[in-house]
Amino acid sequence: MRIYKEFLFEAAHYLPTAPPGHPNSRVHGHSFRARITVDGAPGADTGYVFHFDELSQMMAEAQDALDHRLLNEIEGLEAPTLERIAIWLWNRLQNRVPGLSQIEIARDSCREGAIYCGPAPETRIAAE
Ligand SMILES: Nc1nc2c(c(=O)[nH]1)N=C([C@H](O)[C@H](O)COP(=O)(O)OP(=O)(O)OP(=O)(O)O)CN2
Ligand SMILES: [Zn+2]
Repeated sequence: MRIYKEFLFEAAHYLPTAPPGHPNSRVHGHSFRARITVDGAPGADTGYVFHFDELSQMMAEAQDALDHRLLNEIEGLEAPTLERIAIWLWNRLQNRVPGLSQIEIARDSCREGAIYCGPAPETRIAAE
């Protein structure tokens, strides 16, 4: 079973690797949507995978850290692409949300987003 919950945030950013003079190198803002997905089996008694109230509390903290901020000023978001925001949120939630399976950060106005499912398993080095 897979459950999810979303929150929205508005934030400013610039992309420090954009060429000088490019619009992305200047501070500008976006509306973002974050979706947190959790995998698990519904509890035999409770009937839920992970209580949405608990998820809401953690999401509210993350939302507060992101909403109406200049993302570049947040530790770990010095280059605040959708991809980096997804990883940042994963790192913030991974030890607090059992069964965390996916973080999606979307910019719906542009119909684009990034999905992170955690670090890739270590590449196996073939012995043979
Ligand atoms: N792979 C990625 N590519 C780009 C990212 C990203 O996060 N990951 N981000 C950007 C910039 O944020 C850029 O501002 C996006 O610009 P654009 O798609 O042109 O959208 P708007 O600025 O028009 O967005 P609105 O929110 O609709 O104003 C570039 N590439
Ligand atoms: Zn942007």
